[in-house]
Amino acid sequence: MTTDHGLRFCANLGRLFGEVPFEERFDAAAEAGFSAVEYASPYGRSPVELRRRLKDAGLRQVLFNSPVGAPGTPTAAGTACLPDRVGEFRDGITRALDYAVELECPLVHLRAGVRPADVPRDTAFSRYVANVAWAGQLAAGAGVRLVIEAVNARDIPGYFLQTQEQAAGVVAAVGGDQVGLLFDIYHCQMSQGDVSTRLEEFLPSIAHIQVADVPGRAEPGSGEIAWDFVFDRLRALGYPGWIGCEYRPANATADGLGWLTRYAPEWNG
Ligand SMILES: O=C(O)C(=O)[C@H](O)CO
Ligand SMILES: [Mg+2]
Repeated sequence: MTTDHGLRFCANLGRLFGEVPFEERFDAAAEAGFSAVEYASPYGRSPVELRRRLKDAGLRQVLFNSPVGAPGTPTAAGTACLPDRVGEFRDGITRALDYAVELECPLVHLRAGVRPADVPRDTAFSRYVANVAWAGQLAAGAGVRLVIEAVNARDIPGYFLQTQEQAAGVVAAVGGDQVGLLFDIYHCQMSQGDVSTRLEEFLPSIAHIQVADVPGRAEPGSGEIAWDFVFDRLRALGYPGWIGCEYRPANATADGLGWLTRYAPEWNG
């Protein structure tokens, strides 16, 4: 969905439209007015099936994540910072890029992982940067851009990237433009605050944004963030990318979409 001011919102199908099974969320998103979607994991379904569902609903896919391990395991938040998991990391990126090409998805979120207590931060950092650089080269050959995301430590204790500065430092260390930032405003507010200053500072590297309010991670407008200010700032900065609606609806998803018309008046969904 595009507004007159150029802000584009996509539905996160892992978070929104949970009232219906995953397969039905494509149509639900399209009916609500979205033209694009993101979700964490495509891997449980064939790319052929997902491509068909996107096409039938008239949607495009703009983001998904690199593969992670099962919940509760050491790789549940990714493998990229883990020195003893390089083979698994590389297999995962290769698989992710195959899906991205099939789904014509421009962005893959490369998940960093949780640093084990017995791995020094410098060791994890070196491995992480080397892995991201390796993946970036492979992604370039596939015409895909990678993004990395800082996640707050209350939601995922020990997550390797916790601040926008750390993530931006990795983007700079890798160099080139094959790797960008996924700036999740919810995580930034949880960890650091000063959201609009950071959006402006890191704008040149930001390839994707996600939104949810704090606390509670529900609809924008349900918490403490001044969204009218933030969205106006993004318009003024000319942010050209997608904004992923990655929040937990407080009630029925469709009933809670009023924030879009409130903060993006041109919303016609
Ligand atoms: O937790 C988040 O904010 C994310 O975006 C993760 O990638 C989960 O999909
Ligand atoms: Mg996010």
